[in-house]
Amino acid sequence: MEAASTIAEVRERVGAWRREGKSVGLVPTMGYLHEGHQSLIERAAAECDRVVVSVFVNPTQFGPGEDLESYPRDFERDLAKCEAAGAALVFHPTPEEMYWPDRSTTIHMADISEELCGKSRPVHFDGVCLVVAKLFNIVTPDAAYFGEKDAQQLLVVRRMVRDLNFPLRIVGCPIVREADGLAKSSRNTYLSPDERLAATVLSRAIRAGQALAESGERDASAIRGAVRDVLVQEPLADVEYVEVVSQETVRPVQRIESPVLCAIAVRIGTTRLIDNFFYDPAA
Ligand SMILES: Nc1ncnc2c1ncn2[C@@H]1O[C@H](COP(=O)(O)OP(=O)(O)OP(=O)(O)O)[C@@H](O)[C@H]1O
Ligand SMILES: CC(C)(CO)[C@@H](O)C(=O)[O-]
Ligand code: BAL
Repeated sequence: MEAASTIAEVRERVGAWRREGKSVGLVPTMGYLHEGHQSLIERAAAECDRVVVSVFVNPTQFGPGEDLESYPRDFERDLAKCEAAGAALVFHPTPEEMYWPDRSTTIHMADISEELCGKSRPVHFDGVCLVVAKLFNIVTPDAAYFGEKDAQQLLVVRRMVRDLNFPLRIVGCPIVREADGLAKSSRNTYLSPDERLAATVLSRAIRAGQALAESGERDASAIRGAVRDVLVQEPLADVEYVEVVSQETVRPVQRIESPVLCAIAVRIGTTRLIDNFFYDPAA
């Protein structure tokens, strides 16, 4: 496995693979890797000849007052995890390598990036689109792998790829969880022992909603209610949203008649956590 910090090195390496006829998979990350990221890398390695993992804490997707500075970083550990999961190249640029100081181009995604997390993080998905579009242009992958844990991000990236005609496949990968159900996340490291225990309420709430949908309930407010009923039992949980939205429009639905996403965002202390399930009534 190799590491590169410049765009030129990545282009050279990928160009050589292309001349050998190899397919290329990309796994974009912000580092501090865990088994969730590793599952994406392993999936990419199973489906592509060469896998590039990007490790970049992207400043443009953080709003004022968010955790850009304190976001956990450990590049040496990340390298070992990438290698173990089957990556061929780790791209670890500086912000200066990724962004010209006088850059003038932005990507604004209307509508679907304004719901759910977009309400409390208004610049977030534009920043994600910008960096992901740049990574697609730098790496030119055949396929890119994203986790369903960041469900709205997955829908936003799919929409951008469709709207801007990026010639690649987007692969969504299932949520990897801790033994007690908590979705693995780099931000779990912010939790104190009490908060870590309290955080299990997210996956319990999601399981309650999912069980109700699977039992045939089609009233979205009943699903939201079942999820909230679990969340309110945890005194440390401060609920930001519980929503059932269309996978197509990301707008709230009243009845579940087409594929939906049930998504929650909850603060445990100062740490903002998310969880979700996808549900297709026809499946
Ligand atoms: N538990 C998980 N299961 C599956 N995929 C995951 C999981 N956690 C993160 N991913 C995916 O890994 C990719 C990189 O995510 P990122 O580096 O932001 O990690 P993270 O743990 O989600 O961090 P954060 O705490 O910022 O949410 C994204 O596509 C994300 O959806
Ligand atoms: C896709 C991504 C790597 C873009 O910075 C980030 O939003 C993440 O880690 O999910
Ligand atoms: N996993 C999404 C990156 C973020 O929350 O900024």
